Amino acid sequence: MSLLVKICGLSTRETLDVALQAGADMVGFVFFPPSPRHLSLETARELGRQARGRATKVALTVDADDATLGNIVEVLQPDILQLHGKETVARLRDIKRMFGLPVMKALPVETAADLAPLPGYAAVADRILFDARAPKDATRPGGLGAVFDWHVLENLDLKLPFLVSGGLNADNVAEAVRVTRAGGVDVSSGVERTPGVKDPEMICAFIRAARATEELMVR
Ligand SMILES: O=C(O)c1ccccc1NCC(=O)[C@H](O)[C@H](O)COP(=O)(O)O
Repeated sequence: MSLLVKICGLSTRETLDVALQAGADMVGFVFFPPSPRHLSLETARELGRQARGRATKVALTVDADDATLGNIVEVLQPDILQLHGKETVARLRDIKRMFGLPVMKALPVETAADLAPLPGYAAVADRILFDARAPKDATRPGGLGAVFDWHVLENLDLKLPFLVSGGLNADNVAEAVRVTRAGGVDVSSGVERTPGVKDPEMICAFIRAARATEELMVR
């Protein structure tokens, strides 16, 4: 079975090209000003054109308003919207209706109790992304290189496709897939030299390691 591999927080033509050439299925673009990976609309337009038809373009936002989402959709022309804030189920429904795009809801996970909102989101979202819950004083809700206890997802019975993220890297991605049986993986910090600076070698190593897990995924 094939595993969806998402490289998130791409911000230069060069590293986007490396991710595309190495076979990333999804490429993520961050629109959140406090993030070191935040993209201007101008850069988003350029990278959006570069990725078009080569991978699924993911626009990541955090509690963005309609106007902000509209601008992002116009310039990037994403294939899917990743909602990484405290968006409610009703807000997801509105966004889907307004933009006619699928949505991937990020759910912060620390303990099994964090899965309580899952049925509500699963009824509306097209995909779920399980990410490590950020500490209260964090400046952003994701992209922190923090791992959560994957065993929380061990017995999950979710009909919707889901990805796992949070502190993944080339060395631990196989174990994350083995434990969670996720259909996809998402990485940002684990393929960076410093926050926001992607490393071509690390991107290739991550995608290779993720692909090597595919034979583990016999369901
Ligand atoms: O990457 C960011 O800077 C970011 C900012 C605000 C919200 C979410 C953000 N990233 C979310 C992602 O999709 C990351 O890939 C995911 O959190 C995993 O990140 P990492 O632990 O750094 O691999």
